[in-house]
Amino acid sequence: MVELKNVSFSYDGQKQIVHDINLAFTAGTATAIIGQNGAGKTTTVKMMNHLLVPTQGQILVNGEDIHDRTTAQVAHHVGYAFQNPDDQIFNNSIQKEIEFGPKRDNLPQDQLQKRVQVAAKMTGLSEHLDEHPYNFPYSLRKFITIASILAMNPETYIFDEPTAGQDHLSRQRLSKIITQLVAQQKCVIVITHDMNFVAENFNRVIVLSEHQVLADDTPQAIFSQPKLMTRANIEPPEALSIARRVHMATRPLTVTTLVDALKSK
Ligand SMILES: Nc1ncnc2c1ncn2[C@@H]1O[C@H](COP(=O)(O)OP(=O)(O)OP(=O)(O)O)[C@@H](O)[C@H]1O
Repeated sequence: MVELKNVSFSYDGQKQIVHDINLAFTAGTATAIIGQNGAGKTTTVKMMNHLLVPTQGQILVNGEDIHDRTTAQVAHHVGYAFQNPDDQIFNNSIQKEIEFGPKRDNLPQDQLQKRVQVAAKMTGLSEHLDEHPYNFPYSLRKFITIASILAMNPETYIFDEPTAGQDHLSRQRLSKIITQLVAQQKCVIVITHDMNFVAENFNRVIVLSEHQVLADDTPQAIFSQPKLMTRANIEPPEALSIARRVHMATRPLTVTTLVDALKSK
């Protein structure tokens, strides 16, 4: 659905922030992109919906090069929820914010309202549609930006650090959104620093380090490589740290698999 071919990017024309990246993302998958601050994660995903244009290489969306498309055109296919929700939100009600994208496409009123209702329900905002986005704390404003993307109904969804500052319920809500989208054969890409969330929700993990792809594999494969983790400055999921500390033979990544392993001892 989205493919990056030999993609490089520089903000100032000198320092390469992303260097020669090759990646492909397909329908019905959820991928986590991880890596230390400044590794180039946000820069990479912003190129996928044309917020940034590669200095070298090609981005293909549904097989077509997007270099001469507008961001609005690409947003029909690749939705990006910003790292900072305040860079995205500009309407004075949640309803207006969510309906902005599909309304611009002149969607018939009944379909428009259906889109808003579905997106609001998935993000827990149904009871708050008339409220001002800034009545909500930062962490919940992230759900407003996610709802705006859901209402556009693209094929690919990119969520940039949706887990930042989220409580347990909100993390569960995010997990459910990802599961639902994958079940609908959508392509989901999530940037996160929360390794417990990665272990619980993804079967593919891309590690960016020093502006390149350091690894692209399953969570089991990624988290079983201490040298890789150190190089990318990544802490393992807590379940794995505990298992290592008590010298377990197995390598559980989630609390559920850790408990199962302890019970079977
Ligand atoms: N608009 C910009 N102009 C110049 N440099 C930028 C700009 N945006 C980001 N950078 C630099 O590019 C590098 C990569 O930034 P990017 O936001 O892509 O990293 P990241 O992996 O998403 O980091 P984080 O986890 O902190 O969000 C950083 O050194 C950052 O300072």
